[in-house]
Amino acid sequence: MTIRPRRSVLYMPGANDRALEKARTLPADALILDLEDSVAPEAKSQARDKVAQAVKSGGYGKRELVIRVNALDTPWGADDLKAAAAVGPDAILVPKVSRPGDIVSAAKVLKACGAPAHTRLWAMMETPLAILNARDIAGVAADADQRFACLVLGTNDLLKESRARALGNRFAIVPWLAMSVLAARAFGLDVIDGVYNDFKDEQGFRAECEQGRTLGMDGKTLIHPSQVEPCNEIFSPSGEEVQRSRKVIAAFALPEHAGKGVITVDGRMVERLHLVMAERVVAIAEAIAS
Ligand SMILES: CC(C)(COP(=O)(O)OP(=O)(O)OC[C@H]1O[C@@H](n2cnc3c(N)ncnc32)[C@H](O)[C@@H]1OP(=O)(O)O)[C@@H](O)C(=O)NCCC(=O)NCCSC(=O)C[C@H](O)C(=O)O
Ligand SMILES: [Mg+2]
Repeated sequence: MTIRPRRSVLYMPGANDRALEKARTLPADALILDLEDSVAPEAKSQARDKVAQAVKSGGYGKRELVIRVNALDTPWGADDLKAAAAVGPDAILVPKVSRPGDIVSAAKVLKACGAPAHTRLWAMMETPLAILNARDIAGVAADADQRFACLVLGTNDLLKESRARALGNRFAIVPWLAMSVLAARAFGLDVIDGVYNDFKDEQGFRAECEQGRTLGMDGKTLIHPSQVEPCNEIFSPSGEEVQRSRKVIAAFALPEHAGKGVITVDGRMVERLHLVMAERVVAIAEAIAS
């Protein structure tokens, strides 16, 4: 299985030419070209054209290109989805998903439009129903034409809808983040944390990245270029983790450990489940290095 690092996932307004251009040079793993909340209603159709043109022109290298469309029940959703399907980005991000049917419907439209198979679907988890239905939403992974790849937390909308307080430690929403991580893992999806709005506060941003990583997130969505490098650093396996993982892999490969379920490495118990974890750390580190 190919591992795709999704440490840093940078949003940019689809109507912003400068941002679409600058993103070609930024070290983000993925870019979300937004047609939804960062685009005013009167600029929607122009933004749709700009984003389609940007994807067609390319020049984004290995960065994963994602188009965030408007929801299918808005006046722009259907046209966005068709335009996105026609240019075949790496993924289409569906906002305000509340039920499994929202993803299944988007997958059906993509199939009907003849969208390329490499165009995956990502889902925004940003409504109370999305969190309550997290298991069932993630569970459509097997049905949605194998397109469904990733959950993305929309913490601004979650705060708005729930009326929870936006405290620095995200006390109120941590359980919803954790629910989303579990739902993603149960069905083999990736999961990306929400944005940190105060983009000039690097210390606060770093703390939130650490918190997301501790919760099991694969990466974080970002709003400003200055957030990319610290985010990449925090969501990459550290040199020490990689070294320890290589040791575990090497230890299990020794002839005297063949057929053993549990061994000792540097005085610690290590089981085969730790071997699987170590192999993933090394695979991620190698994917990042390449
Ligand atoms: C937040 C911003 C409006 C700030 O913009 P600005 O004041 O122009 O920033 P700077 O002057 O510091 O910009 C410096 C240079 O970087 C470029 N830039 C800025 N932002 C981006 C970006 N996101 N991608 C690419 N390039 C960017 C500027 O053009 C400057 O370039 P240069 O000319 O070379 O100096 C702005 O950062 C912004 O618009 N950010 C993205 C906002 C966005 O997309 N919001 C929607 C997604 S968030 C969301 O909806 C989450 C979710 O749904 C939820 O519910 O939580
Ligand atoms: Mg949102």
